[in-house]
Amino acid sequence: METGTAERLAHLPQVTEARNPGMALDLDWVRAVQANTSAIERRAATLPGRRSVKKAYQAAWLCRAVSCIDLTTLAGDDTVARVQRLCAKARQPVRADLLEALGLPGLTVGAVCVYHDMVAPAVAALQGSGIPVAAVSTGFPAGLSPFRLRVAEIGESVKAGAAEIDIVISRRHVLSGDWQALYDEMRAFREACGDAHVKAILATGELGTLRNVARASLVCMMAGADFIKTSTGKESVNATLPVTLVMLRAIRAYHARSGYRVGYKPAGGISKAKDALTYLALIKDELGDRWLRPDLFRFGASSLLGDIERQLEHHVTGAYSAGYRHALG
Ligand SMILES: O=C[C@H](O)COP(=O)(O)O
Repeated sequence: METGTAERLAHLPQVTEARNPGMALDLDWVRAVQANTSAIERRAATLPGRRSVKKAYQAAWLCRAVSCIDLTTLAGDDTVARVQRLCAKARQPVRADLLEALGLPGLTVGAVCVYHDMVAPAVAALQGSGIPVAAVSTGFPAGLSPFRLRVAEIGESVKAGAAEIDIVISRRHVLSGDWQALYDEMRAFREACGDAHVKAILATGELGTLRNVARASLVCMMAGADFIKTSTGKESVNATLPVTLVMLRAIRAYHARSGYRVGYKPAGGISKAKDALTYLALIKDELGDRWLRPDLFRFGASSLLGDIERQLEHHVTGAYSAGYRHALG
């Protein structure tokens, strides 16, 4: 991976990508899409070992990962107090002394991601921080409530202050190859979002094939998705490297055709700092540096930050390993 320092990270230009306006549904393009599953799986299997981040730069890359986290709580027992604690963590994701040592006192996560009822408390708790609130919507996670209610839910969350809306698509449209229905649904969700950014959750673990993942990715981008996201975190299979390869290549193809950069959000089951670095290396390989910023890349994760913080402590102070040795006597 290219060299990077905490200082360079601190001075990244604030670039905001133009919203994706979408395009007419191009059915010929969708039908022509292929995915060579065994080649993709072979390539994905080599990724964790193939690319490594030099030790000297790991802290900087871990900080970059922090800046791209959608810090998430999506539990039935979420409370205002829990969301307030999460927002405090979003404002200061890593211990102050570590951030000082890293030269990144202002580092925050990319966004906080919650259910609709927790949008208003999250917006209040993040006031003045510049951290957006993302709401999962449209009958998350299954997306099987009446269509008009799914559209209305988006409007409610935008009204409550959500700047980003994570919608779930109807998996049945993909499984039955009804690309027009998927396109129309995504268009309606996009409209309902108004100025809010829209992330399309494909629930890739329920789409059957990598070819379906590629085709659903394209259709959602044609219908105006600003981000495509792998999973709700509630499917039995969530973000994986093969699915990531397929979605990144769809993003690249869409950019080549339309000139618009669509963001990528792997979500569900990403909890290790090492895995976060593998994802960043893959994004860099497939899409380039421009996609390694929070306006085009997010991790949807509830527990990744804890592991990154532990690794940063280890990198910066060595206290983690010293403490570990002490504990062993
Ligand atoms: O969108 C985010 C996911 O629901 C988070 O999944 P996780 O709890 O496995 O990190």
